[in-house]
Amino acid sequence: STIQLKRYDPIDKIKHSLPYRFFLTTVKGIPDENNALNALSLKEILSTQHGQLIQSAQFNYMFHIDWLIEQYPSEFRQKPLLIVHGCKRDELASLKAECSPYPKIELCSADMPIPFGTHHTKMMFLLYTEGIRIVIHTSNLIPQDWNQKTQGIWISPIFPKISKTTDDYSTTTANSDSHTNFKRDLLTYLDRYSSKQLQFWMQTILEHDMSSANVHVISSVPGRFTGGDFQKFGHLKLRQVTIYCTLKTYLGIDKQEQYQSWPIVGQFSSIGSLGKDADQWLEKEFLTTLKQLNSSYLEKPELKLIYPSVENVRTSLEGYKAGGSLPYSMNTAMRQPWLNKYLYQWHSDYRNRTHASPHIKTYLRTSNDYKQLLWFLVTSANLSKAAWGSLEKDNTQLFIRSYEIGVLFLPKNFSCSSFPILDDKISDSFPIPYDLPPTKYEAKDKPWIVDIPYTSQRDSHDCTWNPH
Ligand SMILES: O=C(O)c1cnc2c(S(=O)(=O)O)cccc2c1O
Repeated sequence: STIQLKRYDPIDKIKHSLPYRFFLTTVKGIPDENNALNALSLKEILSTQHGQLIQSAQFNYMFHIDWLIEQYPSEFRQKPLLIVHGCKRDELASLKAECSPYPKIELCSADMPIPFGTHHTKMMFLLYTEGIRIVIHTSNLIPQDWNQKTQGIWISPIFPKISKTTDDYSTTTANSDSHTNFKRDLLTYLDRYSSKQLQFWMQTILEHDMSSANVHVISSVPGRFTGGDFQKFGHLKLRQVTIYCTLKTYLGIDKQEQYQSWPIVGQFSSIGSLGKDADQWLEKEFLTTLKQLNSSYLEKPELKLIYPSVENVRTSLEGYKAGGSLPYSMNTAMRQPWLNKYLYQWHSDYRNRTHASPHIKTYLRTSNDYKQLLWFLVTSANLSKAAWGSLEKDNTQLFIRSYEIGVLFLPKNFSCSSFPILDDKISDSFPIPYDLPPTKYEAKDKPWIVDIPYTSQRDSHDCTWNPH
């Protein structure tokens, strides 16, 4: 095929954006230098300097349509826009009302067959004259999600159109996908919507060369998965893709001892009902997933869970209001006090985002000294069975309720055996969004719970929190 000239992509101009292309959102109220490196606003992502837009698709959970349209450059506001959502009943009615002034907006409602499932996926397809760019992130399409929070963004290169040298794309698909099977897995995910409007985008993705993608897709879709589909989604997919880290690279005897306890860190903005103790799901299933498949040697990684304490929320830039996006309910929390011993505070001094309340979700594994990163996942998935799936039928079936998507960074796709985590922010270390090692809750700390009042101490805006 013709040699695709590497088009200059302004995203590359943002220092340190390569090779990971993993950004945080800009934060109002912190020094500019912390927004210059590795941070993007929605307006920047959609700007004309990143490509000449033909049409786009926005997958999300919450939408403020007028605000969203304003984030597009004025010359792109009339372009066709597909909104992929999970809204029903009155939320659907209000979404339709919000979209009615915009004739070029189409709505695609994700099939939500399972109760308590949600369409959490946050993703953009940006079709330019030059090719297609894919963005996978953690922010709702509402202003407060892009203002003073810590959110994650993976932004793809512009994938060029496959020059139509063959009469169909099937023959070129093989060599137009990446060794991380990015295109295959994205199409597998999209296929589960069985939506006519997404057919156009699936065909478009087929017609673009994604061989330069260096991340894996880790997604969830509602359903019960067995047989050939067993490891396609949720926590089993994560295990299947990260397993190499434990087999080839670190199984060497000298490393095995050291490796077995290498900690796994989960960081999220909500927590589901996980059962009456850790053995119900957290240790038995979720952690086991992230451990060795073959339990030939008993490996016991430490599990550290980062979720904001009440004090983290009270002292955040938004104050208690930040807690509106941390919907951990009393009803769930009161049934799992055992979880509190796993909890660590939200701390991000090195990115100056300790006070930018997290809505990002990330999972990673590091060495005991927190100097080497084994893998890193940024995703829409919180710590819940609905998002990650729970095993049924004697561990032969994985039951998932929600749509989720994230991207996984593996050292082997960046030709190294582990990513460096150095504490100075200007080095080529992996741009982790928070401080490592994580900071334990203090004795007086409690996890933020959204539906109880906090009146004894006022927040950074001198307010109290009284959920109605
Ligand atoms: O980003 C999301 O996908 C997401 C999902 N749900 C949320 C809820 S709630 O629907 O669970 O009550 C309440 C506040 C914020 C939320 C949120 O940011």
